[in-house]
Amino acid sequence: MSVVIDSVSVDCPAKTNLTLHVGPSHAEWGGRHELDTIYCAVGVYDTVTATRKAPGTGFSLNLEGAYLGDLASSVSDMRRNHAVLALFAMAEASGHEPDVALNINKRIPVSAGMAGGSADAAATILALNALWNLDWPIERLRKVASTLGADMPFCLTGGYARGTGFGERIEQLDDDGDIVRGLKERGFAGRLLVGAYRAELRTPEVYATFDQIGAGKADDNHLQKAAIALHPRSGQAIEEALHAGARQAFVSGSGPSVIAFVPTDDIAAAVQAAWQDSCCVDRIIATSAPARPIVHITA
Ligand SMILES: C[C@](O)(CO)[C@H](O)COP(=O)(O)OP(=O)(O)OC[C@H]1O[C@@H](n2ccc(N)nc2=O)[C@H](O)[C@@H]1O
Ligand SMILES: Nc1ncnc2c1ncn2[C@@H]1O[C@H](COP(=O)(O)OP(=O)(O)OP(=O)(O)O)[C@@H](O)[C@H]1O
Repeated sequence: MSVVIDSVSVDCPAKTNLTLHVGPSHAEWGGRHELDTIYCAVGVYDTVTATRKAPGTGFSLNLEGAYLGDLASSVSDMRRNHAVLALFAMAEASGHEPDVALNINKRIPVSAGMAGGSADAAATILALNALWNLDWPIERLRKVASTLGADMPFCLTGGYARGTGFGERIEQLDDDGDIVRGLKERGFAGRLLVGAYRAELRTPEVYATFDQIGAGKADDNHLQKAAIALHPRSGQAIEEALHAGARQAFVSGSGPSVIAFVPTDDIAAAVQAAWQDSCCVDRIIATSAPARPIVHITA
């Protein structure tokens, strides 16, 4: 006899791409491009709480957080929120009614290249897997997630992973395996600063610009040149960070956010000062990588 759970909270981390190699787009993938990417979850978390509601009362959605971007005015199209899309997809897949109250406490910058929407969808999937006592394995949850968006399957597990296909085929990477060890030796681990912006970039527009201008010669992120063309301040933030001693500095996914890995207190302080003095970012978030989702059974 399973215990009746009334409420589950999930802290789900944002994602960045340590490498993002972009190939041709495929009509059968809805125009999405072939990718070969190393995903890495970073310690900026959204918290989604799913609470059981009376049968037949339908879903509800509440958003909180100081930086909701275009989401703040999205009350009208709540049904398009990625967390709500995930609720309906899980209800369909499991035969449950979507009588659930969703509360999202947003800390991940919106439309920032950090998969904030995908993180909220993944958090909802993980929360419902517990709330409805489904106890499905990750592969089954990934199948549901991949119908909703390219980044969502990765967001279910976090850590480091290689993504192929349009990003939905995930090969989880061992933290002490050869690939991750190599990444750590190149400085892609530990303490980092996120340079965040009020401005938002639409992912389809960044890919379309990539189709026109291609990738920068030495860029590990093939979307970086396009993101900087659309949002030049991101390029300035990368230059300032590298000049101030950052081990790595790059546009996160489709941008505009910039990630700078800063291994020591001195380097972190120097990058923070350089970004503040040059006003090339609007907000700085200090955190670390890798990170993983945390599920809390709250009632
Ligand atoms: C830029 C990345 O964040 C890197 O991880 C992802 O590729 C984007 O993932 P996402 O935001 O979940 O993207 P989706 O919601 O699946 O698709 C949004 C739009 O981004 C473009 N898109 C996305 C993924 C992909 N492999 N190729 C694309 O061209 C397409 O125009 C697509 O219609
Ligand atoms: N829960 C949500 N959180 C953030 N954005 C959402 C959410 N639901 C729907 N959206 C919509 O999705 C769009 C993309 O949001 P998101 O924050 O995932 O962008 P992103 O971080 O740039 O994505 P990616 O890194 O995958 O390119 C936003 O413009 C927003 O309107």
